Amino acid sequence: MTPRIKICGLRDAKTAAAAARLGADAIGLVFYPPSPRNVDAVVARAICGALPPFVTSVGLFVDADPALVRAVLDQVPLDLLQFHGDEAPDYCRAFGRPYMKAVRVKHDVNLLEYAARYADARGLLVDAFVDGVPGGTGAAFDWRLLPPGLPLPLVLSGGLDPDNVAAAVAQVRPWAVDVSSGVEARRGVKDLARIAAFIQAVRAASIE
Ligand SMILES: O=C(O)c1ccccc1N[C@@H]1O[C@H](COP(=O)(O)O)[C@@H](O)[C@H]1O
Repeated sequence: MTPRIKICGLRDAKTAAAAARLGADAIGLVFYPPSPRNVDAVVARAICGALPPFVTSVGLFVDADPALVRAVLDQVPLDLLQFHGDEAPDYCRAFGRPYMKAVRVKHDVNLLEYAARYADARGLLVDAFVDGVPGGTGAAFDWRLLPPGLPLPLVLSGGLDPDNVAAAVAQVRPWAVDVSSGVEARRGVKDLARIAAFIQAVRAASIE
């Protein structure tokens, strides 16, 4: 099985459409003002409008005021929400939309416990823990910390790039992979050649 591929942090419609043409299954839109990849609802709506059918639009939030999430949902046709902060299960459910919960992995994290707490999530996204920064850091973590038998689809992220993603897929066998920094020319600026190389590397990494 080839893992689904999410390219996160798109900031313009042309690049998002190109990423979809290259084979991205999902596009991530960051609604987190401190991020260099932050977009507003107007830009996000234009990006969603440029996507072909069967490409999923994912809205990323970090401990956002619920009013902000609702305002975005009123304006942008998001397919899936990604909660990348310390949001409680009730918060994640409150919007009545499919969501995935991000967990920042360090040695003492209990992912089975997380999967039980967020049992209605569509997936558990695992990212590297970096003190003081919620995500999008380009840092990887030790994939051996991931336990077998997680009951939710696993989305692997954190420091993935065209050079390491094949090894990650072979070792972890995730449902999907998610990348931001690793397909950028510089912070916040996507590089189509790196996106193409990343997608090719995922496809070449076979899973029986
Ligand atoms: O992309 C961001 O700027 C971002 C900001 C705040 C939280 C999460 C963010 N991105 C997500 O972080 C992971 C890992 O990204 P990277 O490939 O290591 O740069 C990924 O899930 C992004 O969706």
